[in-house]
Amino acid sequence: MGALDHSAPVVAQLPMVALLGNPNCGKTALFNRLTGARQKVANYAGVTIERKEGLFTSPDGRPFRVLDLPGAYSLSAHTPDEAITRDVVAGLREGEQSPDVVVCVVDATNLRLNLRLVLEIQRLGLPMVLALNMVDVAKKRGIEIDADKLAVELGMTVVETVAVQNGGEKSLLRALDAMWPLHQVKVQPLAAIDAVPVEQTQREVRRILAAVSNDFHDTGNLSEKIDDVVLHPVLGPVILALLMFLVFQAVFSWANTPMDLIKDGVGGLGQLLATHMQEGLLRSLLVEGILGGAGSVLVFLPQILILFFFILILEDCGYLPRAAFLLDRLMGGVGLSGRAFIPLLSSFACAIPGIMAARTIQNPRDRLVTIMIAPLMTCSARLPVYALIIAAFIPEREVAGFMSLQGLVLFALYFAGIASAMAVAWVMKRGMGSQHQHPLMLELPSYHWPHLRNLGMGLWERAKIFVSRVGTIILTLMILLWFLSSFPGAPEGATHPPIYYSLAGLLGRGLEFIFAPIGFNWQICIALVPGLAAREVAVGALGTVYALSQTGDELAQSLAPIIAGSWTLPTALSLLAWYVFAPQCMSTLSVVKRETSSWRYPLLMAGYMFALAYTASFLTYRIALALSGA
Ligand SMILES: Nc1nc2c(ncn2[C@@H]2O[C@H](COP(=O)(O)OP(=O)(O)OP(=O)(O)O)[C@@H](O)[C@H]2O)c(=O)[nH]1
Ligand SMILES: [Mg+2]
Repeated sequence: MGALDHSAPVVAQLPMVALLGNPNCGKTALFNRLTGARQKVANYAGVTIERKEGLFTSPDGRPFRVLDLPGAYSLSAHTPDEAITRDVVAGLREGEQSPDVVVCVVDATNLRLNLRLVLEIQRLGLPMVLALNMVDVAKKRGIEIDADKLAVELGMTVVETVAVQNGGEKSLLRALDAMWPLHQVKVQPLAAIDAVPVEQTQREVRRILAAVSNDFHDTGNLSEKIDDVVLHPVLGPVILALLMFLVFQAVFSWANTPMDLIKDGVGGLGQLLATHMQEGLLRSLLVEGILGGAGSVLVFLPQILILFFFILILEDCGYLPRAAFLLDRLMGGVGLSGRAFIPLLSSFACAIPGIMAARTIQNPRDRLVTIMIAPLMTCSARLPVYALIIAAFIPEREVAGFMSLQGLVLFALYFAGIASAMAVAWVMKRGMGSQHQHPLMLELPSYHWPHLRNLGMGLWERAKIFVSRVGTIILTLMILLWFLSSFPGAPEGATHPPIYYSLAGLLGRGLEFIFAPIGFNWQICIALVPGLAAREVAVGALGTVYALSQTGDELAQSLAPIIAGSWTLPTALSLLAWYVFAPQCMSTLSVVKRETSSWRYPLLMAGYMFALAYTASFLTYRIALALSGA
């Protein structure tokens, strides 16, 4: 699906189909199937948190607009993402009418839970189709639903769909065509729906269920058997810890070969340019600025993909909500709800989707605290910084015969982020005054094998995001930095490399006053500045700065050995500690501003994270210095 031009009058005229249903029933999978889009699909509730629009054409050649919406349990919204769904169907959004057709998607394995919303939506009076989704799973489990009877009971078309199978959407497309021409309808106000008592709806649900489905007993359910082990009070946390540990080990031990390949490629290209080009500014821009800068970030692609390989599998198979359950107690201890788990986990990719996912949290204070600590989770932009410093300073040694020391250090850094997030949450909750805890109400989806297509698509998306960041923002900053680092040139009789006298050098030396107490030299200070825009730029910036700092004719070699030769261990550790907190990320701060509609919280966030980063680096540096006897 290409980008939609919403202003195009032709598109705005098309009939609008809205996909509605409980969380995790397969709306987005169906949306992707209809439109060819690649919205995120995963096996837990609350994946979609925004309204997404696409286009498709029915078999009769009728073009439609289609909306994917956040899942909702009911139209009386409890969370900000449910409110989006309610407002869209009720036509309460500015400049938008109710959809022309509602496709109510239900999980056929969980009709009991899903029917309530169907009945609620039906009262709105909009033209409606019921998509009985996941019938493949239902059949396997011996659940029989009489679709024809259900259609009679509800008075609407009922079709069976399998959103994850090629062609699994055909029946729905035919049903949409059959609805044309649409009758004019009058949409009922939400108040009319809220007026119906819940008990009445529940009675209705029970009656319909009894009429249309077999009274199946789902004994020996495999998911439950797995949960006996995975949610076991002792085994559960052990399995979770082992899983996390395995991930970080793999990030280092699997990545070597592909990283070397990229490194060799970039290095070879630099060599080629260096031998075939005249010495001069252009060569310096290409070799030191672009290859030394952007190239040194690109090298981390394999590690990022390995990390996401695991995250995507865990997301798709249904393990994540279990982890939320296991950690609920722990998170409750610091005043967070288990609901915060998934937003926080998303923050390991990037704090921005994490902060947006906090919309699924009902309690405003819980939501705020979750937003405030999300950037303490180690986002993937920090991975290159960590990996670079670890590769340079931590020896490639085995611990206890099977663990790599480098992986262990990486694990410790991630852990430090989590631990400090918990500490900050505790302090913030204290500051807001104590309040009672809400029990965690999370649906545990059935386990299923990860779909290879989802996995491939997810990795592809990740690779695209990373490479396009390298090609756009990182490259631009690198070129800018190269200019600032190359002009003005060195004066007569200079004793330092030219960069020392450049604008960037001046800036770095100015900042050194602030950062010298925590062990940062002027080169690191320069790198911190473009790191404000994107954290991984710090790595590229170090690449450029050190390439330009090389005296003589040495070509930009691998960054790790250069920094290993020019920093002390306390400096390296201090920089690692800095990046556990790394207050600088403009895009995160602007999303916090948007999600909280106030400047107060982004400012507070920047302030507290800077203070933490400085303190942590100071302590790390001083202690490391004392221990190394300097
Ligand atoms: N076997 C099977 N799996 C399905 C089907 N439809 C969806 N899934 C899986 O069910 C899970 C949830 O799918 P999503 O499309 O993310 O569900 P959603 O309704 O958009 O969920 P939210 O955005 O959280 O409201 C994913 O793991 C899908 O791969 C289906 O028809 N059959
Ligand atoms: Mg979705």
